[in-house]
Amino acid sequence: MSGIRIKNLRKSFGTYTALHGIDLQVPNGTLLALLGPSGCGKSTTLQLLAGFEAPTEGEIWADDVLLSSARGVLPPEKRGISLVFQNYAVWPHKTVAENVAFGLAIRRLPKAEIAERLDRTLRTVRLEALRDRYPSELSGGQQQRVALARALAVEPRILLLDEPLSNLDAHLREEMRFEIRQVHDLLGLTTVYVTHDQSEALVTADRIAVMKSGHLQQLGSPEDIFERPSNAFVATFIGANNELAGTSEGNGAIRVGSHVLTAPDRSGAAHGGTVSLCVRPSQVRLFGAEETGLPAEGCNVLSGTVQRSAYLGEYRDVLVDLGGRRTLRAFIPPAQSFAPGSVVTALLPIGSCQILGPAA
Ligand SMILES: Nc1ncnc2c1ncn2[C@@H]1O[C@H](COP(=O)(O)OP(=O)(O)OP(=O)(O)O)[C@@H](O)[C@H]1O
Repeated sequence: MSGIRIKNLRKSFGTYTALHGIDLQVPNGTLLALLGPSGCGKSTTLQLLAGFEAPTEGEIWADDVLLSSARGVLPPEKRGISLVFQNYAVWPHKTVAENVAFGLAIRRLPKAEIAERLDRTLRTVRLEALRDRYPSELSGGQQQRVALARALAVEPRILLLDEPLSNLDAHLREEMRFEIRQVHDLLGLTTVYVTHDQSEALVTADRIAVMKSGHLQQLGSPEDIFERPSNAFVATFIGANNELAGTSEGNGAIRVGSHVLTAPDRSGAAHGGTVSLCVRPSQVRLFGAEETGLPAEGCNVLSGTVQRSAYLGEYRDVLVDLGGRRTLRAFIPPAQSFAPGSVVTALLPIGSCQILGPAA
């Protein structure tokens, strides 16, 4: 079980604090995605894990080995860690096989073992057929597979991936997410994967740590993070979300402008506290204002004017102006259509709504 344990990790650069005391655990064999917007401290956390930076406070453990603390840092080469960057960093003058075998050769492993590990690793990332090519003869995705193979060949205890797919085009990125997950399923390496792309985190990770401004917001499975976000920031960062800001009325009620809406309250806020009602656009249903007999039971009911509507094939993305500078997004069936300016009634099923507090 053990794996990586990060305890109260703080990192300051001069007067600026990039990490404010992070506590995290990555059990052996799991893939943790560190997810958050630019500047939230993902790369800093990875640099500390790799041993390129020393923490200002706190500790990093791998099983029972103390890797980093403010008192000292185990050098990167002694950590059993491999790192893959977004810019591949493969050697252009070496073939695929030479790139992958390089780390094994400098460890002075016997020739037969190098050959065996090389074959096995190239098979894992499906590069056997390209072993004699040079990087300039490979696509971006293939080059990134070389970088991954090079990291895997040395059989690290921990694999760190820093935005490994950012340089690839959207289609390839989507494909590579599944490949990374497959390689992880095959090898079961303890992995930390830094990304700002929520879909990448959802597809690849066993656990996701969502960060903002150097604070950990939530640690959980992809389902936990999506379905039970700990606050409105997490809800809005993962997947499309409506966030209607208001104040708590207590007992599962929130005042949003002149409306009092109800929803399961997960904010922990006191009466009068700042909270938001969050609901996914896919859960919102829209009806023409003239329609009667609406299935409104168990729903919050709001009305507004359609501001814009976009046809996206599988659904329509409709933005409704609720007045008071509030808007509501609804993903509705493509057969349903409202022209801009139409007055509509929106039904928000109470069970799909959540009252959440602000970011930590
Ligand atoms: N060496 C440094 N000196 C000063 N400030 C730094 C240093 N490294 C990082 N920072 C600051 O710490 C904060 C966190 O940076 P970090 O690179 O960890 O963010 P990130 O979440 O990885 O962002 P991105 O996705 O843009 O790479 C940023 O505000 C950054 O400017």
